[in-house]
Amino acid sequence: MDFDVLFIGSGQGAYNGAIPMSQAGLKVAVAEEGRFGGVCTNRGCNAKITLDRPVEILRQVEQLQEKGFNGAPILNWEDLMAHKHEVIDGLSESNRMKLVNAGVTILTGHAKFVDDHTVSIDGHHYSSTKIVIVSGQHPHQMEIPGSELFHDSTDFLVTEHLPAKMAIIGGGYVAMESATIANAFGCDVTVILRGTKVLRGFYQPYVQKIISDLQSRGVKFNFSESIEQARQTTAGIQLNGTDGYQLTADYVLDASGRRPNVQNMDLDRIGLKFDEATGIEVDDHLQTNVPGIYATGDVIQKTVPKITPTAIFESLYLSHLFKQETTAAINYPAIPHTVFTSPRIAAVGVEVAEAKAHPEKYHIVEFDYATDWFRQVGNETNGGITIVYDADNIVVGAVSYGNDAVETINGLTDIIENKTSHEDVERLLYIFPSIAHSYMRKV
Ligand SMILES: Cc1cc2nc3c(=O)[nH]c(=O)nc-3n(C[C@H](O)[C@H](O)[C@H](O)COP(=O)(O)OP(=O)(O)OC[C@H]3O[C@@H](n4cnc5c(N)ncnc54)[C@H](O)[C@@H]3O)c2cc1C
Ligand SMILES: NC(=O)c1ccc[n+]([C@@H]2O[C@H](COP(=O)([O-])OP(=O)(O)OC[C@H]3O[C@@H](n4cnc5c(N)ncnc54)[C@H](O)[C@@H]3O)[C@@H](O)[C@H]2O)c1
Repeated sequence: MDFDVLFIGSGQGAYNGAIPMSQAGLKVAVAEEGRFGGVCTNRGCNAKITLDRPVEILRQVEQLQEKGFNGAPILNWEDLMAHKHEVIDGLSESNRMKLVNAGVTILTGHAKFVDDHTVSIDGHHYSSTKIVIVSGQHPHQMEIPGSELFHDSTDFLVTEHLPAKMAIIGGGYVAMESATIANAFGCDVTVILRGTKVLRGFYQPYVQKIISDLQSRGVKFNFSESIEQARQTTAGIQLNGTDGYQLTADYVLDASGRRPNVQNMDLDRIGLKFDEATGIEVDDHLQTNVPGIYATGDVIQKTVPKITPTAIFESLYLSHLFKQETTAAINYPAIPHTVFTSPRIAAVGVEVAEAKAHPEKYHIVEFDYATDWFRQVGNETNGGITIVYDADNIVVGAVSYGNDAVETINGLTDIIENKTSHEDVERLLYIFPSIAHSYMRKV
């Protein structure tokens, strides 16, 4: 065999496990057909958060108008895009070099299966005892006439000049984060949803606060509208929907979800079980139905959030498994997840809806930041936190929206994961005043 472990894909689901495997003496290869580092590094989390940073700061300055600030800073998209290139463009090569320095072999090109232990890349065959599929996902493209006129999240994150009028189709993570950023930079944004629910899976009363905030800033939400076709007109891209719905925009962002990269890899040739919409089936050791072939990251079927920390955890799990440090099944910790709107929304552990459905098992406590003196230092009136406790009064879940929701939920993730009792929480002291002190005294 050429290698002990060969990864197909170089994203977070590969990179984090490949380095310790190689350092432990395994012969490791990583195959990549695109930019090294995958979605998060090049066209996902990192690029998005760079474009969001001025928005986050602007919102906090706005909250203190006439309370210390007179006037808000002026945003400049073109300058920010140049800054984003400075921050992001070198990360791909730096990731690649970290793998090279750890002794990992880099294979460049599109990998396909030849048999259970062999892949072909640009006509060359490479054999490996174990193969890990970490091929990620790509943006879903709506199957309607004219959808070739639409853009996806990758395009949006490299838009050199922001359009004047944007239509966003979908109500998920990408839709809400893009609407937040584009609106702050002066773009006229309309979000079009075929249903009525935005950010399904998040606590809806808090989602409603975020929608109301965006609406107050001029973002329009067109609910229960299904787009059936699009065409280019002199005025822009015209969208036509059911019941005569029509909207014309300069730019249409198709934010209708993501699909697993399972095409054109000859997975059928080796009898590997997968689904075009949901991804690759794996067992509780992340092994597919074909012995020796594993999968991690966004490409696998799972109920836990498809986000970077999950991909990192799975990659590190395989590193422990392959180094024979464990034989146990993967045991996911509490996974915090967030949408980078302004205000943010973030959650971890047992959901409030689940707690409300089972009052015999859980109880909840809700805090409104309008009554929290520390939040009023920044005049933050639109924010809150809801904490879920089990029958033993242990914190098992939390959801927050507000400026500091991300750090608040990060901190509570420790408490939940470590099943910290109320008595133990009393021993945890934090700098006063601070975000951590503020949420910890609520637990
Ligand atoms: C716009 C956007 C914003 C996001 N923001 C966040 C965020 O803020 N926080 C967060 O936690 N998550 C975020 N995510 C999700 C996060 O990016 C993914 O969960 C993460 O990148 C998954 O990593 P992965 O290794 O599974 O796959 P990927 O990063 O998708 O990597 C897969 C790699 O495999 C390569 N590949 C595919 N097929 C082949 C083949 N046959 N041969 C060779 N190479 C192949 C691809 O080119 C790609 O580089 C965001 C996603 C998007 C789209
Ligand atoms: N902050 C983060 O961590 C972050 C940010 C961006 C993306 N992500 C990851 O990427 C994944 C994908 O995000 P996303 O926003 O692309 O997908 P999503 O699944 O979150 O949202 C897709 C939206 O499109 C709608 N939709 C689907 N098909 C449609 C159709 N034919 N017509 C109209 N609307 C349609 C859905 O109802 C939903 O509102 C997320 O689930 C998450 O795992 C994470």
